[in-house]
Amino acid sequence: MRIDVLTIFPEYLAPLDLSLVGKARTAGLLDLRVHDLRRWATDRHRTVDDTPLGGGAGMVMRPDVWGEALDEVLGLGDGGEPGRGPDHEPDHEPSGVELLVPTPSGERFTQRTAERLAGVPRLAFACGRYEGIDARVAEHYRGRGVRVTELSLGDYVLNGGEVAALVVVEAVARLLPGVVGNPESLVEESHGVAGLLEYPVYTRPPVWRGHEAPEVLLSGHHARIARWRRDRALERTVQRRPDLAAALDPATLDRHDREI
Ligand SMILES: NC(=S)c1ccno1
Repeated sequence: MRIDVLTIFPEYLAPLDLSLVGKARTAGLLDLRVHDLRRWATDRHRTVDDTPLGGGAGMVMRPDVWGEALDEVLGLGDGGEPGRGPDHEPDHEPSGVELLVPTPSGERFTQRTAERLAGVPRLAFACGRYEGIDARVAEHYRGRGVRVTELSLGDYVLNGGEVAALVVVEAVARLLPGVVGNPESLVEESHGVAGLLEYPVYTRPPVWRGHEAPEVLLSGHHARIARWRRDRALERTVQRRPDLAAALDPATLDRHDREI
């Protein structure tokens, strides 16, 4: 998989050199490239923003700078000809890339989204700052046949898209074959197959500062342990995420029970 990240703060993405994602890059499982958007700015101050049309506070990121940057990074032809409005035919089939734009006004990013994105050959992140990116940028690339997904991590506002890009890259990269040492560990995670939150986990010592680990986990009885874990996961889901509990598919739950 190739991932490109366009940002005015490339150093924000430095954590992607570390840990699992860093190892995946070194192993050639992930080709991740970070680009400084100011490279495509045209004036000596390398300006990337301007005042909002219609007035209002803050600044908006300029479409011309984003257009030059995305044309180059996405490997698309010159999309700048006059009259190439949203109704023209895409100039060619983009190379299987999906453009992701982190924004509080985007669709909710979930584990299902991460699973879908892990199957996309190329991702590109447009990390906005200020009040956001001129809306015509997303419109323009949709018109050129690029899938553009505006994503939100949650109902809160960050200062820019970089932190969200870090989160999405990690959530997606860890699903790529070979990145996580034991693929089994991906199965019983929160928001996994049955849509349940993960059960509580324990390790040695069996008693720690007077707190005993659940006895069943020391029993060696795998069926009982599996049942205990499932029950705790269901309990947690109902207590902490009634929204997820309400959406649980009884058939999946039954199947899960039968497999225990
Ligand atoms: N909630 C998200 S993803 C966001 C991006 C920028 N600000 O908030």
